Amino acid sequence: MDTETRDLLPEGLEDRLPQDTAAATRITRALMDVLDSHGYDRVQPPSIEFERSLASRMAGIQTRRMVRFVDPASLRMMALRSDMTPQVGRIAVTRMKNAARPLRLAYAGQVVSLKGDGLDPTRERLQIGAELIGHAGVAAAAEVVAVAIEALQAAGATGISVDFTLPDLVDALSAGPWPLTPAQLAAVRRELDAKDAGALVQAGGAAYLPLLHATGGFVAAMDKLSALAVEGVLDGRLSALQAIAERVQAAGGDVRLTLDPTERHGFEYQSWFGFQIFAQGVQGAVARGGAYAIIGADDGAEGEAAVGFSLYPDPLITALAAQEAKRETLFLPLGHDASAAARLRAVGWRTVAAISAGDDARALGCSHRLDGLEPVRV
Ligand SMILES: N[C@@H](Cc1c[nH]c[nH+]1)C(=O)O
Repeated sequence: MDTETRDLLPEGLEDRLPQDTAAATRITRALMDVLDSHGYDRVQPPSIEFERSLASRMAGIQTRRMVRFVDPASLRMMALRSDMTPQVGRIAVTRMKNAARPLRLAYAGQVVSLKGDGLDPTRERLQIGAELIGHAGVAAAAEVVAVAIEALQAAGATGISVDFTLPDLVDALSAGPWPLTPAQLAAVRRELDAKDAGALVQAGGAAYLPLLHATGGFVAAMDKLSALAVEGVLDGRLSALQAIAERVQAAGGDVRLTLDPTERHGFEYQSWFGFQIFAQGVQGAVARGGAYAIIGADDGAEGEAAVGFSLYPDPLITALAAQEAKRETLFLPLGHDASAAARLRAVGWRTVAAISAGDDARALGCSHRLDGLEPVRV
């Protein structure tokens, strides 16, 4: 192997060096502490599973972007997890199927995909999330949005905005009040994604045009959608959304709310309700979540209702790493008093012990040196 490939990481994969790792550790802890404080119990599924169990837990999951390979032991197809929500869903409806509902579970781990997303080449990301299983109504949805915001704020995110969406709205409208043929439905979805009004009308989706214009600030977008007065499918979703927004705002925190009713990118399995969270100075969404159903053992069943969110803190970590406070570290010269050092560690000092006479406290990043029994600044 030549050195060039030996020292190279594949595209979209990165090492985290000490400064960023310190920020990642602090942010992970801050996020997990908030989830724990709201009663979400952490679980740790494995990073690899049978492809089938990752792909068939919720309707709409695509395996295209998963890293897959044949398991030499079972000769079955395995995949690296690209999302932990289906794993938590599996735990909820199998080993924890008799646990009381609502069941609140949290998780943190790396997720991997074969390809980056659009222009973003990243193939491995930290995912931290919470799932509330057994309910997917207004109260449950409002809780998860509020917990996600609180967690991000505790980790140091500012200027938070929440963008609501209705992932299955177009499907529901086309199956009811605004009928479309299957071919038209595909075209209408595509043009709504592209936000192309002309092509939308040409595709037979003129009725859907107002949805394109009802995006932006929450209040104004809601007014435009309410004016369409589509009983049932739309009005039901709008009143639920209104109630969620009120509860999220009552939960406090200075957040901006927006609405993009047809946004579907990244929402593979979410149903009537979805949201993304953005933070100031951080590119792309830092969180995504929504309502979904977990397909259990009894085939043909509706599935168990759930709602949750996943945070993708990597860009937040990068943004905050630069401000990570430098830690005080105590240099222990050769021949230092080991019990004095142990006592200082016990009261919170971090120490770096000299290995040879040439070790330089300052070059090794130490703020203090042990002088006799006392730390002194270097
Ligand atoms: N796991 C989903 C978000 C989600 C969690 N729960 C429900 N939705 C994602 O990463 O896109």
